[in-house]
Amino acid sequence: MAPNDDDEDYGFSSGDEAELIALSQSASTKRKSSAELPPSKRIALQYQSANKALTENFGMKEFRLQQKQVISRILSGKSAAVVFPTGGGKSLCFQVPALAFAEEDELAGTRAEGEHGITLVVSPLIALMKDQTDALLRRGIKAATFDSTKSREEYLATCEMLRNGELKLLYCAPERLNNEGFIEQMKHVRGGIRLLAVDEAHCISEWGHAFRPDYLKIARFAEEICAERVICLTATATPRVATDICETFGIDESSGLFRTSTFRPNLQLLAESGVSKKELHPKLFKFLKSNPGSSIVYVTLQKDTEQLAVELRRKGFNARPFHAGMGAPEKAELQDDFMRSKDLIIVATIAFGMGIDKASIRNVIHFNIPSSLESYSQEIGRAGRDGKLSKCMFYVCGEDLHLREMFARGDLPTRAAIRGVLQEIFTPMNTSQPIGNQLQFSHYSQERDFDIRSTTLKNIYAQLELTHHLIRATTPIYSKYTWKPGPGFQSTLNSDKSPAGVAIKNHAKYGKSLYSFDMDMAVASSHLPRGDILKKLQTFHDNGDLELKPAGVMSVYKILSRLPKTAPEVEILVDVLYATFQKREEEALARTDEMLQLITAKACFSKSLAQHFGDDLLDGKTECGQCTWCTTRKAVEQRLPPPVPFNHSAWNAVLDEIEGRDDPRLLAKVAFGIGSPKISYELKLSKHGVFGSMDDHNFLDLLRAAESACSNPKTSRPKPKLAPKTTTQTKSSSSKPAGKTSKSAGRRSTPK
Ligand SMILES: Nc1ncnc2c1ncn2[C@@H]1O[C@H](COP(=O)(O)OP(=O)(O)OP(=O)(O)O)[C@@H](O)[C@H]1O
Repeated sequence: MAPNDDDEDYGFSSGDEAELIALSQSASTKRKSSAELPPSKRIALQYQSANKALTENFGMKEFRLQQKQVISRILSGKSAAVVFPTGGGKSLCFQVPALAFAEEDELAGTRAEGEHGITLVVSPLIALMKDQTDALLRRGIKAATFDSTKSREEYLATCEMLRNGELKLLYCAPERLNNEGFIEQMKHVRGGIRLLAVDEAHCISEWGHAFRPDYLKIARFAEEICAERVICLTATATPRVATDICETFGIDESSGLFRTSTFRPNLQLLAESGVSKKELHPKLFKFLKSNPGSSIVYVTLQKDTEQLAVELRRKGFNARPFHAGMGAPEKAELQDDFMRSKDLIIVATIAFGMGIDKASIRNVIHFNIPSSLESYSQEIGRAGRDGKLSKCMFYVCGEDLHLREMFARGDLPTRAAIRGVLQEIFTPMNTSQPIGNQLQFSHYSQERDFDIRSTTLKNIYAQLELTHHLIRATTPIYSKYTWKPGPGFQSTLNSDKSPAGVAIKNHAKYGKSLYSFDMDMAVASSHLPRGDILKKLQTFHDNGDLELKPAGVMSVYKILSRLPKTAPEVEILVDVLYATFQKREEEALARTDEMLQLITAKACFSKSLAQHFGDDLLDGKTECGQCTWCTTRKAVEQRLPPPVPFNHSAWNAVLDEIEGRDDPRLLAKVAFGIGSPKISYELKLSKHGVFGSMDDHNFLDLLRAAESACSNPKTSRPKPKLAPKTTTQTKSSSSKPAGKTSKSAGRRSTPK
């Protein structure tokens, strides 16, 4: 699962803090557990309450896979890790207990009404949380989400349900665990957190393909909120990742890990190669003609979803694009159409699929290289949930290697970038502060100032927090606000003589149609608590005097221990952090290798895939009998275009555009087409002809050329007057051959 804009969840501002903490003060009563009952009675009650929830609330007849065993374990008070394939019914493993707790409590007479507690679900995507809560609400089950799309009224209504003990399931994003008020609130939920469910739990593991730093904080959170037990769920975990999940949450692997085979006998895994995309298009059309039915075609880039959908429509197919950049109503409409249609082909990025529960998807096609075997397995897992034969075609060509390399290499920051961030965190002023004090940083500014990607920066902070125990993220605050004034705004503000009202009046600046307000400045000059001013703004908002929008989020960190003060101390950290990012880059490149190995090796695709997850084919079979290898006995050849000679004129054009000679990686990235904050915002090169003008070269060759340009800055070219670039100009090649192919070139083999 790739990160996208859905996952930003700063949620409620620090103004809510007071309210959350007040809410947390509501007394939690001492509870007696059903574990105190005789074992036979307890098991009977658990069985009864789980079955009742399954049949009455979900309208299902029986449990499937190992749902029953998982639920029994959860109801008996123990934690579990669940690795079921996509569509395997993981959600019921926590939804049934969420309802069964109350039922069991009542049958056993162990808890009073309203004291049954809640199941808290940590889930990475707002859209997914919404789908699940909507489905639960339709069944009359009280469920809610805490996410940034919720209005204040909706949020307060959820708080009220928590206070009344009515809520059964609460969903939130992992980012919310940075919110101090939320942690306090969860510590004191009426009836307690009976179960903490961690969806997409593979994100916890640094060995996994979709590691998310905020996931690492969940285990600590579980302890802090005294969750009675934890359930971790994933569809894609290698044995190593599953072990990691169990170790992180103290789950006994021998009795608490429930894993069903990822092998799906009705999925026919196929692959074909071509030298170029152009060559693969007719193959795709032919495939779709002879294999009609609901289909998903996965591509990597948003623009390709649109282009390919147009081409497919031109060929007479019912095809439409889908990607994260589309508006929510448009996405919802398309998903509904897909659910209803029998022949719709969705050309999508990985944004499509999670939460799509259509049983009769006949084809899943990869038209670019998936990022890992885990992603591939998850994506093909959406086909044929009705058990009927479904085809999973993977088209591979040399061009696509560039795309994967772009993603893999884009996250590695330079040492200088890491050093810059650390120096800004560990300034003499900050390092002289006592433990417990708070520091504030704008990630947004740091990304641009130090040319570092957002996910990478988050990762640095997570490592400082979880590995080095130096600082700890706490509730972010908004430093700036904007608002649209309502009709009575001016007179309300003029007549409000409270200190907060006056501070707002003094610092609100009117632009064309909006007011802007710098909270930091207002706090500094009025000496009022931030919360007072925020509360006043919120009251104006609630009364319709203005429409408030927070802007400019500041991440806040509490100092946990003595911070590094000296340059050598900081340098040690720079080295450690850099090494972890370097390792992640290597792993990302290796994942592409594994993906290609699956289809190019002389082996059954299904068996190799199953083995990657520690599984095997059914009934001791050695081959599936239906994949491309089994039916042709020919390995798919990775067909690569011939290597290109080093393009000196394109390289010189890159050097002409970038004056600085202190960052070789930056030069190489521009030539290769790897974006970064500096390239987009400061150099404004992401749409320039030089950007990606050498995407057919080997990245490491470009890096070497860049290192040489940086070590001999005098010989590198002076920046001439900007001349418009054309692709033909930059792509024309010189006669000088490329250098010896590198390790990466061996992987990518040759430039296209
Ligand atoms: N015991 C059952 N009997 C009948 N239907 C079930 C049962 N368990 C789950 N289902 C149905 O199977 C479908 C998939 O379930 P669910 O969404 O929980 O799968 P999942 O494992 O979470 O999948 P994903 O990995 O895609 O999120 C749903 O429609 C659900 O209602």
